Amino acid sequence: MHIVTTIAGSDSGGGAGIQADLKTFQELKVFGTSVITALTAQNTLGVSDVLPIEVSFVEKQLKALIEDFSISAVKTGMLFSSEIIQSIARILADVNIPLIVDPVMIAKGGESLLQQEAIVALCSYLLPLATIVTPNIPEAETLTGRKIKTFADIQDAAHTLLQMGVQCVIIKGGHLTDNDYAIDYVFFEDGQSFSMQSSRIATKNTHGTGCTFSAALTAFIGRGFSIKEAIVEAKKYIQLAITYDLSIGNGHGPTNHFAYQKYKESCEVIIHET
Ligand SMILES: Nc1ncnc2c1ncn2[C@@H]1O[C@H](COP(=O)(O)OP(=O)(O)OP(=O)(O)O)[C@@H](O)[C@H]1O
Ligand SMILES: Cc1ncc(COP(=O)(O)O)c(N)n1
Repeated sequence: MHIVTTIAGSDSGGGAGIQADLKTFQELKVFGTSVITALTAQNTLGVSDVLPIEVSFVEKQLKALIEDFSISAVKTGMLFSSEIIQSIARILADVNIPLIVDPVMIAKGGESLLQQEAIVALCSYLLPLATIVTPNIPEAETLTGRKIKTFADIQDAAHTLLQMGVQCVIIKGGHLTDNDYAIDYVFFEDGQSFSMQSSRIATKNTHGTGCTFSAALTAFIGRGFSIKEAIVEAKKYIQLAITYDLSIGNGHGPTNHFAYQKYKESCEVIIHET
């Protein structure tokens, strides 16, 4: 049994954060463990409050897992503060576990999930340890301090992130809504790159898409897939989760974490080597 860990915030609404991660882990047949960084009072209409967990207790959770389990991949989601980032980076620097960093900053409803001053800590302490980082376009803009409008901007941003020490950068195109496709761009430290294209689904039920994608990626890496295979299979997982949405709640509903097991043979993702 492969054991994986998510270090993230709790979403009481169950569509994003720790809850989305554990559901995805379960569906992808890995044993999920968790370190909770913050509680959010949240539903599909938005986040009404955030309660960060004390840094020392975040540390205790992570140390408890590392002491006892042989963890095959770790992901991070909502980390909230620079103090939490520094403390988990200190612990992760001493273990050799593939690390997937989803640089969660702002919820769909616009509420902040990462303090502004924590961005420097994310770039200085966590990204140098990351195997893969998965920013959406606004997150890539914030991490690199540059606007992204063209493919050349995407390439520049990816190279800046690779220079920070990340081994593989996935810039997700979910926010590029002027296109019939949802295209994600992948760049490796050795200069290789490719894009993944799937059809864009017209739905407002996209709460937790980023969390779910990075959790699927973590599960496949934890199971021993190569980085490229894990990325393509995670894209299929999120594509099906968005396609077969559940229409839960009155706002941006969650994705369907069950869909992949039922429909995985039917999902088409087009790869372009670049
Ligand atoms: N409408 C859509 N149809 C198909 N795929 C989509 C759609 N929206 C997002 N995706 C895909 O979902 C994955 C997550 O991308 P997205 O850009 O939504 O992440 P995110 O903004 O970090 O998510 P979150 O809102 O959870 O923070 C990517 O693979 C992206 O291409
Ligand atoms: C605890 C937590 N983590 C991550 C997200 C991002 O998801 P989204 O951008 O879809 O709101 C969230 N809303 N809550």
